[in-house]
Amino acid sequence: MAVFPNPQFKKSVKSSRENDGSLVLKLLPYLRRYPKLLLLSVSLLLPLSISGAIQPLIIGQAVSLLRQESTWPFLEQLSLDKGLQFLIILLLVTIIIRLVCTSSQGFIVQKLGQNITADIRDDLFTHVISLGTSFFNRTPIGRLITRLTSDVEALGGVFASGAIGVISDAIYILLIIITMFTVQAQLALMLLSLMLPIAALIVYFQEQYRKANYQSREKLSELNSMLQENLAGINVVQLFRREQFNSELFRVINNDYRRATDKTIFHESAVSATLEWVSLVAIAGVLGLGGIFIINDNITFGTLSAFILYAQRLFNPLRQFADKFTMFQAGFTAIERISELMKEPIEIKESDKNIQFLDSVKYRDKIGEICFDNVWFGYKPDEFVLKDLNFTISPGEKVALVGPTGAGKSSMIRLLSRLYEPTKGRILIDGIDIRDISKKELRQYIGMILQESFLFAGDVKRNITLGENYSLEQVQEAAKLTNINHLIEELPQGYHTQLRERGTNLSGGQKQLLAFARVAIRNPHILVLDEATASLDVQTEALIQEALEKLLINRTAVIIAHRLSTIRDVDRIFVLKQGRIIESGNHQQLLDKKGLYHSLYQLQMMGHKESIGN
Ligand SMILES: Nc1ncnc2c1ncn2[C@@H]1O[C@H](COP(=O)(O)OP(=O)(O)OP(=O)(O)O)[C@@H](O)[C@H]1O
Repeated sequence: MAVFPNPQFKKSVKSSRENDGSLVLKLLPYLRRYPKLLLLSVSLLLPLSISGAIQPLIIGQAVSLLRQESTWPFLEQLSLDKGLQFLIILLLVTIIIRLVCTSSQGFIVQKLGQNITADIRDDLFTHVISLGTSFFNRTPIGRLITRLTSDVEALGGVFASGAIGVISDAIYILLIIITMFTVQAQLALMLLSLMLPIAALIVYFQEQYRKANYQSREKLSELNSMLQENLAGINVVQLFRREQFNSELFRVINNDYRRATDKTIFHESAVSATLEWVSLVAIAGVLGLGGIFIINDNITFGTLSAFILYAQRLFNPLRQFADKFTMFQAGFTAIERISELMKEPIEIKESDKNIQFLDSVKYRDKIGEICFDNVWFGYKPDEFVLKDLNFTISPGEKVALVGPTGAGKSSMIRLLSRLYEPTKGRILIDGIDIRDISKKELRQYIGMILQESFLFAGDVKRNITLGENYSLEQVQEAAKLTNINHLIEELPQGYHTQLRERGTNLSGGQKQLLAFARVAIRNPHILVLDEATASLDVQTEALIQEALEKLLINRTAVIIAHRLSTIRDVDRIFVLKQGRIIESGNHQQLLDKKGLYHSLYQLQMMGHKESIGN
């Protein structure tokens, strides 16, 4: 996975040229996965370049033959007809070789590009979904989507536009230069001296383009983030009539994006324009200098014709490179941005102890014990939201967490399911540090029902199994246990009813019931319920309450509840305030204590009586 190891991306113009090389190196591990395609593609380079480089020579020889100038020795032994015939056939052979090689290479390179792009997309997706909750808290979703889609696509463009083609062009240029020098050194030197400053100019524009392109991609990410935020929160946008205000904000970001993109277009056009006039100047130069050589009888007409073609061909690969230039720079920017994401560390590391936690259940005497041992935790360093928590929940015990808003209840269960790690201290399950248990086994051992349940696009069955191998009977069993079988059977296609993304064709209560079945089928030893019954109506809550009672048998449970009436029967209640447990005991003991729990309970009872009175 760590194919993009800790890259140092310096954005200075000076160092970006070295970066290009190191960026390309990052793709090598992916290229190595397709040795056959790569070998085939590389093996076509030489015939392609050689046949291209000798074409002007053949044409030059034909001109010399017609003008009865000196030619290749073996041509002089043939008659004019035969000599011309031979040269025409040779030219045709080189044309066919180029035709076959170019088309085969185009196909191979595109295929290679698509394979690599898909691999990078896979790796990036796997990496991103393994990142910790804190990463998602600080990274806008739209930004991630840009990286996973258009950045990876831009990278694919590097291959599609012919990364191998550039190597081919480089070999082609080299062969032309060598051939030119063997035929006529002065004309070759003149063409070469024109090429060098042009290459430098291209590199300069390239660096400018790269900087502009990075800016433009950043702006695109911002644009996507805003789009995603507005679509996800469309109800709030419309209910609070933010349409015009948000459109105005969008317009500003959209304008920034347009301006950033304009800069990239400028640099792109500058390269094409420069190459256009330079290749014309080169032909004029060859005609001028070559003309003088002809007058002085230094070269033949054949050589001059060959050099006119060389002048054109020498700048052709450069011109092609300019065409690929946009794609290339966008590709480099994409590698840069993808690497940044790839080097994002996976904060919650997998244990290397390989404890078979689930398999060893039968050998443990305490199944479902939870122990918080001196646990401190803060989202930011030194700002603790949980302070020195020490308690043990016995197997099968039902514990409720209560306390004012922001007291730290949700944070506690996030630590328990290892969405975050304690800053200090440790959490043990059945006596084993949860950092030593694999995330997969831990999350199978602890069933979690959150305030808001997320449903995926797919049918009801799939939303319960979540891609794991459960039969329809097992799904029906879980649905029965959580009292939702009747609700599901009433849906148009029962268990095969398609649910839309985010489950908008189900009510809040129905969504929550599905989440219960999702947990029930996994048969966890510990259940965690975060305000799980908050969104249910009285009738559904009665159904679920009955299901819960069945579900809770022989299982340890940690329940967060704001409505204290729902947790009267639990074994123990922890009262949290500003990250500390300030009271604990059962309902009656806490009422007798006349502390915070008592006041919270009194307040809720008063509210309840008032609402009944009204
Ligand atoms: N992702 C986060 N990043 C930074 N701070 C956070 C984050 N989540 C919660 N907090 C802070 O941590 C503290 C505890 O929050 P937590 O959500 O655990 O409280 P809670 O008791 O569950 O509250 P509620 O009953 O309102 O859900 C709060 O001060 C909150 O502002």
